[in-house]
Amino acid sequence: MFHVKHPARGSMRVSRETPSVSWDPWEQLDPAQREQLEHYARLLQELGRHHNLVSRETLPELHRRHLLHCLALTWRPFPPGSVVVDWGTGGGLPAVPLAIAFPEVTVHAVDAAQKKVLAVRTMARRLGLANLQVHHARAERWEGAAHYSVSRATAPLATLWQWHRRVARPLAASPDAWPPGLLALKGGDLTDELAALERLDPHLHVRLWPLDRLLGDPLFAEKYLVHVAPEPEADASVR
Ligand SMILES: C[S@@+](CC[C@H](N)C(=O)[O-])C[C@H]1O[C@@H](n2cnc3c(N)ncnc32)[C@H](O)[C@@H]1O
Repeated sequence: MFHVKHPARGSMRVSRETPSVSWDPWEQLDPAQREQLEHYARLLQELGRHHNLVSRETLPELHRRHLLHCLALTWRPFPPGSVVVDWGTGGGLPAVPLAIAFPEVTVHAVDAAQKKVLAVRTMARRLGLANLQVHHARAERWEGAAHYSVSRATAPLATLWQWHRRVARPLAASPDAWPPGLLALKGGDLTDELAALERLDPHLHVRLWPLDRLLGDPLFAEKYLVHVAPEPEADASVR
């Protein structure tokens, strides 16, 4: 559970979005993209055994627990030509599914663990993903720039927001696309994480999509897709 504040001057706005119908992200992919994702799943099974890329218990349900979960980020498009950074990519999640779903977007996958970086580089090469770049770096020190940050199971929201705002670049995205900002896949009680985020920066708008509703799958109960961006007025004042 989490507390939802009402918009008020100086306080962070948190809104819960409830999709009226569930949606299957696989349906918007073309057959070549689906085959690339299947190929990625096979590579994760193969390399994951030696490099601990995802927990072993989840390997039998890889499509649902990992691919479907990460494909939730395709609920809205990332504009062609935009740049996305994935903090703590591990075995390439969500960087690889995003690079497959959006071939005209540049995706940077960042991780501090060299073994994982080498494995993701191998997978990117075997998948022919020219739009995916893999970096061995700590997020705090990565020397790059991006319009969007994404992350799953790496750090609390306030930490992710600090990483994001250090590298963030403005982008005029169309209304149907994700507004530039941070997109995180999160689970459980977010109250403390949201409070810490508000202490760090109160001029934010946080939107939460319950994933069990969005994806129509009870496996994702208490899991959320979280979008964090500056309030438009606050954003205008700093540019
Ligand atoms: C639990 S794994 C999650 C991996 C992947 N995002 C997923 O959902 O399967 C967390 C990953 O974050 C990386 N990590 C943690 N702190 C980091 C930091 N400060 N900079 C870069 N990578 C970090 C770890 O090396 C690890 O691979």
